Amino acid sequence: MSAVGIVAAAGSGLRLGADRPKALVPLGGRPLVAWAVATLLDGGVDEVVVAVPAADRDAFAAVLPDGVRLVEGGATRTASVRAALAAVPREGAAVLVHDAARPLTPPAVVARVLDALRAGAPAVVPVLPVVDTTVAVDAGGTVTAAPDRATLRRVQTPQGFSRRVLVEAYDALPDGVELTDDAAVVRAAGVPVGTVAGDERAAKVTVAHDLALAELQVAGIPGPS
Ligand SMILES: Nc1ccn([C@@H]2O[C@H](COP(=O)(O)OP(=O)(O)OP(=O)(O)O)[C@@H](O)[C@H]2O)c(=O)n1
Ligand SMILES: C[C@](O)(CO)[C@H](O)COP(=O)(O)O
Repeated sequence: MSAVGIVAAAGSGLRLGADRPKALVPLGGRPLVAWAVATLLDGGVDEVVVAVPAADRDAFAAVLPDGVRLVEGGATRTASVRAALAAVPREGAAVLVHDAARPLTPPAVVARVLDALRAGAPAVVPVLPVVDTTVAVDAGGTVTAAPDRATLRRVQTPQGFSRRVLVEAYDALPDGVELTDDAAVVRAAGVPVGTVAGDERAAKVTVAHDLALAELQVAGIPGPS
């Protein structure tokens, strides 16, 4: 089964607060986006499309391997993935959508997602258990519910889909509706989403502390797995 990877890399990284778009911030001397692309290719994806900020296209091209396709991202993650999906070749049977912000995702996670798609799943996401007691709160911060954490999972990327399923789900999503991940887009279209094991090393770099932890991981101090 041929597979195309999409990397959402068009965010600005406000919460990280770096001097450049987050995907271009170096980790172990290599920009986050380059780690994310390499993980997809190492895990078995055939080609990659990256959504980048329009103003920084040249800077992204300079740090990515030849053959990686760049498209102009949008104002939100949903818009960026939508733009990249339009550039995915029709021959691709599967599409894996990944975040540049998850640079140290082991290729084995990519392989698990691909295996599930090959086994016939229309949509699959890597997940981790929730280890803290987790609550819902109202607007004032008062706890309103404490869902059974055994039923909860933390969702990572790359998220894998049959290309047709993902294209049809994005086509059905009204413009202006923003969802936090691609599994939510296909669920909105009524598609069941399966899960495979994620990995703590696939943590999202959101704030400076996350980048410091990722640097430790690269330096060889094992992350929690
Ligand atoms: N308009 C956007 C916004 C986000 N992303 C991508 O979606 C992934 C997850 O987003 P997040 O980590 O929240 O990144 P930012 O939106 O850049 O961060 P912030 O909210 O702190 O600005 C990132 O790889 C980011 O580049 C994107 O492609 N296009
Ligand atoms: C897609 C994602 O990484 C799944 O956990 C996450 O939802 C993206 O985070 P964001 O902060 O909502 O962009």
